[in-house]
Amino acid sequence: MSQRHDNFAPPCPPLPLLSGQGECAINASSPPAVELHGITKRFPGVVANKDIDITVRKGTVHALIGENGAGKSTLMKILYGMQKPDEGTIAIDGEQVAFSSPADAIARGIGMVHQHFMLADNLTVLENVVLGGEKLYGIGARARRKIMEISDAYGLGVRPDALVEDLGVADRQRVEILKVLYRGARILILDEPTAVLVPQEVDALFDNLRELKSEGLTVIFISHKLGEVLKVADDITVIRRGTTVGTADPKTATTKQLAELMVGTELPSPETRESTVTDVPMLKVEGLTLSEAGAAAAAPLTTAAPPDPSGAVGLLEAGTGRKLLDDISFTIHKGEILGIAGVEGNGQTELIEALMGLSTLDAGVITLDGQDITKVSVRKRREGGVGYIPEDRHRHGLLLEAPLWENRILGHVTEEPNSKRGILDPKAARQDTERIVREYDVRTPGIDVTAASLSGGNQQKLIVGREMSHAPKFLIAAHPTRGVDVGAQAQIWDAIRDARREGLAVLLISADLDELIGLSDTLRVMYRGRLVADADPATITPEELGSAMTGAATGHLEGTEEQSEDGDAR
Ligand SMILES: Nc1ncnc2c1ncn2[C@@H]1O[C@H](COP(=O)(O)OP(=O)(O)OP(=O)(O)O)[C@@H](O)[C@H]1O
Repeated sequence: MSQRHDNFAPPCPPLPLLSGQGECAINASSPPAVELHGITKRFPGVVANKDIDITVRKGTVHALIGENGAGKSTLMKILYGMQKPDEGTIAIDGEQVAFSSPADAIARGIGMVHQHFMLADNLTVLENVVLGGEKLYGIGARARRKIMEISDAYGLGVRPDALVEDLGVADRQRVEILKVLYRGARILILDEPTAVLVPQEVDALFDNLRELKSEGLTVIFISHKLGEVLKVADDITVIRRGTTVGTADPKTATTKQLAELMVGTELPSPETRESTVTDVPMLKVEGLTLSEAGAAAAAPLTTAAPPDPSGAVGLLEAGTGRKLLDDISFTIHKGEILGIAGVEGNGQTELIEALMGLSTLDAGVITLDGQDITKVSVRKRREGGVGYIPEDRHRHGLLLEAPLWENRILGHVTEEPNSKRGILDPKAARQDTERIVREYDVRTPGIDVTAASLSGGNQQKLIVGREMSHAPKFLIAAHPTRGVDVGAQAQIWDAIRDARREGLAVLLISADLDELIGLSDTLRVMYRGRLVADADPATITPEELGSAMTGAATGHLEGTEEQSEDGDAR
């Protein structure tokens, strides 16, 4: 610990602080909440952060943007004590600090909400919030009171006795925020907080963030969604190739300018102006029905394990549980993208697992290119032309501790170029991994590093490259551009559109409604395991689709988006 600034104002006390007044009120002479100076962090073969300087004003929302692999997460991990910088200093409220662990950072009022929520499903909100924070006995009334105080102060609307498994994504996120506030955080780091939210939920989150800053708290958030950044941020820092390239004023900047600053390219659009839909069915799904018991048979996709061929589990217990998929039917033709809109947790995961052959259906038939594949194993489905970009890349898309070239063959071991006449050909697989790295601009020092050492967006690019390399007939694309920067987004959209032109049929699931509306030829809304509504992507707006996703509308949705004279939606 070293010197304080002369004009140092004491940091705000830990919660409860309900008034927002008194000694912690913000004034112009307050030292910055965070000052990062000359931060450098090296990994083998990579300089993740290079002499980074950032000043975060107290009581503001500060956005951190930059291309995939630019160094944003590394920098935040350093601020949160998860990683040590090789060089540079950190000052919190004007006081220099050195963190050896997140516990040190938490003690200094820093909290982090990770992209993957870390809540225990089978516990209540109260239990989750205090878990790890204090001993579990004798805390009931006091903890409940404190949770309510925090929830009310920031408009979080959290109920302490709710079971986490009953909560939707947006509520879980609010619990995560409350959890860090409960531990006394005055500086919150949010890693891509809007990636999983629908537009209405994003607006509610932004209201929460405004509430936090009006109470003098500081928020730093990482995002790839430039429109949202402009909406909520007071300051924007752009990082490129490990170093700060500038700051932008959200009052005057445009998304186009931000994109150019970040990756040096224009903002891409998911919209397609041409239709390639044919009348040849590629995937036909009729009456898919799945109870909880059948879903329990699901195994991780990376193991490529087939479900119990007897189907005994599903048959014996069919009908005893809640229906996770309820009479789902649709057809996707060659050259068509069918988009499924839905708040996470409404059956999308189960639908994907059913299509991949991981669950034991109660009823239903799946036909791929004229062949009944309902009882066919995962491996045979993959060999038969099913490509898969999973929703959770860590659980289903990658072996994190394995090198990139081994991840390239994952799920495609028996296919060319990975194998020749049934025998693995590591040389060819390695060469092809090099090609994917080049073509999809996967930023890595080589193909022998582990998948875990890639940044999130670069992991995604590797998966997309792998799946597209096998020229699938039918592609399940779950959040294909989640966590990737605007440059990579354009590349992934192009790859999908090009393949569609060649006849690829795609099932697209995405929380990014612009992507969903822009790419899809046909749109359906999934709610509580059923397909409840359909919409025309040419006329529906993200807001209309978002409200249909909450169960507010069924049947055919009449969109209000105006059509231009040539028939394109504006
Ligand atoms: N533990 C690690 N070991 C080796 N290299 C790493 C490690 N963590 C990060 N890197 C490398 O450091 C660089 C910066 O990664 P970082 O995750 O900070 O990027 P990012 O800006 O958060 O990217 P994204 O938007 O894709 O999440 C990347 O080249 C990444 O491969």
